[in-house]
Amino acid sequence: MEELKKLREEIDRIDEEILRLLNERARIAREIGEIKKKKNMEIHVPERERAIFEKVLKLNKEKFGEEFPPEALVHIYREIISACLSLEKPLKIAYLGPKATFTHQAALEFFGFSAQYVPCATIRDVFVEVESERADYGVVPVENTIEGVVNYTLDMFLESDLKISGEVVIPINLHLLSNVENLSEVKRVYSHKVALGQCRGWLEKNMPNAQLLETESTAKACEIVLEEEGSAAIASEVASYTYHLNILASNIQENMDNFTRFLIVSKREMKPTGKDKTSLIFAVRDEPGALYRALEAFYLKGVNLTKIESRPSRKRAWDYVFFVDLEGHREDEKVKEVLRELKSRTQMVKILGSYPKALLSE
Ligand SMILES: C=C(O[C@@H]1C=C(C(=O)O)C=C[C@H]1O)C(=O)O
Repeated sequence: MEELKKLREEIDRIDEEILRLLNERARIAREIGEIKKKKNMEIHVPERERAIFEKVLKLNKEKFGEEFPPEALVHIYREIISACLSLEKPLKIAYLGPKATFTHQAALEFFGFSAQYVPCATIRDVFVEVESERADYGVVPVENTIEGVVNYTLDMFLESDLKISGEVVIPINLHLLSNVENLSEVKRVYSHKVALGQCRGWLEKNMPNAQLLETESTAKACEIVLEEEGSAAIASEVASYTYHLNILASNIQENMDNFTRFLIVSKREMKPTGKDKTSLIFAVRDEPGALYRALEAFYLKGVNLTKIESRPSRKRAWDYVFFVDLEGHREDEKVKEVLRELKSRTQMVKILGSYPKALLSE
């Protein structure tokens, strides 16, 4: 027992040192905040935050052998930085709500708990909150590994001038939540259409007679279920305790390897970090070879595409635009050359933004 006592005393000493350093860091962050305010500089410096994440992850691996898990280190530094930034000026973040949606979870992962969060009823409302400058950033879902892209989000980029400033990917585990105790009591199931789609197989097998109804978000489905007897929602575990609902069935999605990617939108252009992506939209003439010639521009310059989606242009019937994600920042020489070449081979090119790849995604 003496050995245990000595080791716990060592942990107590380390915890006190951590506390001393955290308070020292907070004091310095406030001081930096005052300098930035005097010089009328941006308080939030995403590229500096990203550099800190990369540095601590590198140090943790190369100097300390990842004795401390890197995923946990990201969460800890996210909260340290979120708290220090809030001492200078709290960020306002609009997200597809209500509270406890997967988008809310993604926003917390990206900005930490010390930011101020504004739940929005629709994806369009998120864009409006940021465009009106009532929020500094917005968080919206853009694609899921089972159901594919969220068309609403892609279409918003056709009309909005907001930039993509970041991305975050979170695992999606879907549960059947209700205020009833038994599956047999459930007559209606509510959820976002992407979530309903991801659970199609389980629903057909276990609840073939239930009525399926689409809602704006998984958490919105929980709000409805709270008021409606004999109904259930497909949502996250966080939603089950946020809305005090029973979990009637866990992990009902088709595939356990289920992730959703979320985009961070703002009015700000992100600076290069060396681990960036660029998203853009382009349109081609409706003629043979037009799409081939456009895509050839990427091939000729050796720039890798990580996604391509076609969407109606919403200008003319059967007229399509193409959403593309590529490796690199718009200020990289190779990407600059591709953009020049692409503009000479297309009718329109709209750059949606260059931004750091999701942390730990490589
Ligand atoms: C402390 C600063 O302000 C903010 C907080 C940071 C931090 O906690 O490390 C880093 C960048 C800024 O978003 C800074 O600009 O260096």
